[in-house]
Amino acid sequence: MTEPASPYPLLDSLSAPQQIRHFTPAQLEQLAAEVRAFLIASVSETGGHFSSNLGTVELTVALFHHFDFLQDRIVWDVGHQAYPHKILTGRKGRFPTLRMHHGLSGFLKRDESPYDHFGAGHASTSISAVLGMAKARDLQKQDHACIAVIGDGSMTAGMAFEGLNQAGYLATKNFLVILNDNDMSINPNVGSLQGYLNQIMSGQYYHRWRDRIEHAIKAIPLEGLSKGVAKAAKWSEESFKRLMVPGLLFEDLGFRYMGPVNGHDVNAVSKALTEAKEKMKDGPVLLHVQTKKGYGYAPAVEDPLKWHGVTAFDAEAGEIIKVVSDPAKPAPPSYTSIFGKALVELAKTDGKIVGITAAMLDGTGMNLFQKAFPDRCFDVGIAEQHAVTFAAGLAAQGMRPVAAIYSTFLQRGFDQVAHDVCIQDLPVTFALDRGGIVGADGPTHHGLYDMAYLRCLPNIVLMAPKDENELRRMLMTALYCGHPAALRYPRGSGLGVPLEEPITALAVGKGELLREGSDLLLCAVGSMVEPALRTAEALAAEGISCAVINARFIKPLDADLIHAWARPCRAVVTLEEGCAPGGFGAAVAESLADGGLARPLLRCAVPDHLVHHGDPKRLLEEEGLDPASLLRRIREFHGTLK
Ligand SMILES: Cc1ncc(C[n+]2csc(CCOP(=O)(O)OP(=O)(O)O)c2C)c(N)n1
Ligand SMILES: CC(=O)[C@@H](O)[C@H](O)COP(=O)(O)O
Ligand SMILES: [Mg+2]
Repeated sequence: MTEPASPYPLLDSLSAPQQIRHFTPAQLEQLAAEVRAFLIASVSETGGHFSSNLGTVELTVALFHHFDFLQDRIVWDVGHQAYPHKILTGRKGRFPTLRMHHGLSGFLKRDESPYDHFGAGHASTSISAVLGMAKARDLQKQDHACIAVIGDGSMTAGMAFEGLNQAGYLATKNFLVILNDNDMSINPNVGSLQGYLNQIMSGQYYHRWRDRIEHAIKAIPLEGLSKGVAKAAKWSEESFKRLMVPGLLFEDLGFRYMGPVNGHDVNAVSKALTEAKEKMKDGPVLLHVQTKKGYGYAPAVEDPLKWHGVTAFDAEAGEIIKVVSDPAKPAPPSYTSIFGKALVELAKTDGKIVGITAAMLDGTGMNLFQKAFPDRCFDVGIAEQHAVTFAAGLAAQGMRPVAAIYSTFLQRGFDQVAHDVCIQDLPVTFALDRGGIVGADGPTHHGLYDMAYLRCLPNIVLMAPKDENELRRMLMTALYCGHPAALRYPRGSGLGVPLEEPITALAVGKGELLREGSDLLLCAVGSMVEPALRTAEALAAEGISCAVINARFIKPLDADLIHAWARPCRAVVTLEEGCAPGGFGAAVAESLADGGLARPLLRCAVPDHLVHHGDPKRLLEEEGLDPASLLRRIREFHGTLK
């Protein structure tokens, strides 16, 4: 029997991306078509980031036609649009393992390929990183190209402008920033920069004339003219630029602006890159490429938000496959939606509540608040630092701001939380979604550090709910405690507990005793409370008596309750889905030590190492935090007690 012909003959024939450098225009088009077809087929099996990758196919092929990325350097911002880069750099065969345990990462990683020059996952770092590489190159007397590819959403962050600011000032040569403008972030992109970029797009008529007219003005001989006339000629050149030249913002920052170019015409992009390579000899260039999120797959073009990140889907029907573990038992609602609905409920009777998101409207559930209270909801773009200080300003004037930010992304706003919110004791509520292990996105996205990096700050009230009801109560507690407050909760479904009405606040700093016991004190927080209870039940059957405390507050810690139950017990076990260094267990250890209560202590937490990507259940097992491992570890710990 003969093998069926591969749908990707040209792609399959590539043994090294350097071959693309010799491709004809027709071959570049064919390669792009094959990469796109492979992407659709492959991601439909595994899930992953999708619509952004469909948008970068032609750009990637054109880049590999012009550059050798074993020499030249490229940094893809975030990395969620770099699947074509991975496909062309020898990793096509590993795509069936995309984002799976021990499989291919969904982002770029320095240890995954020599073509991945810089890892990411968080947005807006590419320009700074590649500028660092360019300066290292210059100092080492090398001459390769350094390129950042950054989306319009990621370009809204302060950090991107910090990079542009320095690159332009240094007049860095052989340095290219490609602005991949698809008029979308995950949700529609927001802000006046987007308006500016759209204006450039709509002014394309002038671009064709730009070079010709500019040359004509420059050709006016200034020598021999009187000072006044020379000044007027120079002024007319500047005025012309202001009137006619697109991208002046970037030109004023010291870049040569080029574009916009149709990012789905591979040969148009290739032509633009040929020109850019010339211009880069004189200084930094910004190439504005216009793309469409989801290009080449109609359902994704129609709804790029839905198709930004997907689970497996039926490629022909254009339908995302719903994973139902037990059809008789629908999954409980997500913590995200519980948060979004509770916020709407509370805001109905309190006009001071305002919502803030940093480009994660749907991801944080803030879309529900936006729908209910459009005037009181602010999407600030990918600008976590600004989001925090903006919230501080609102709080300083008597509003009750709720900044809903993924735990991992608040890392970027740490100084703002400390300097603007906590030191001034301003009542800002931080709703930290994705606290704990998130799964497929991996180390850049796990929300493991929040308890450690927040509990050291003055004035903050820091909480983690054991279930949906507690999340609602903690939100109310945060809103009315009069201090900075944060609640962190996990990605995915809650436990399915019935919701109590009305929502009531908790007593600040008071934990909850869930079970009495005399051998071990299990002191748990957040998602680990339920497994702690289950473990205690299992150990009781083995004759080991465990008290169980739901700490509720990481800060202020309920030292009275913890000490009261640690005293009669022989040892203490802490349980948290967060990093061990500086985390909840560390807080309990400090408190016991400060209270002169020396007890053997087992901290069940994520040790001081990276947690990779994959199925969250498997990752929890690897960290010894799944119910079976907890039972084994705590039983063994008990066995070591004299
Ligand atoms: C600091 C940070 N905040 C938020 C995110 C979540 N996020 C990932 S991709 C993305 C949208 C980026 O938009 P853009 O750069 O235009 O790329 P596109 O998705 O349009 O391809 C966002 C908000 C992130 N990765 N990092
Ligand atoms: C690349 C990025 O940062 C986001 O797209 C992220 O992957 C979304 O994560 P959730 O799926 O948890 O919303
Ligand atoms: Mg975009």
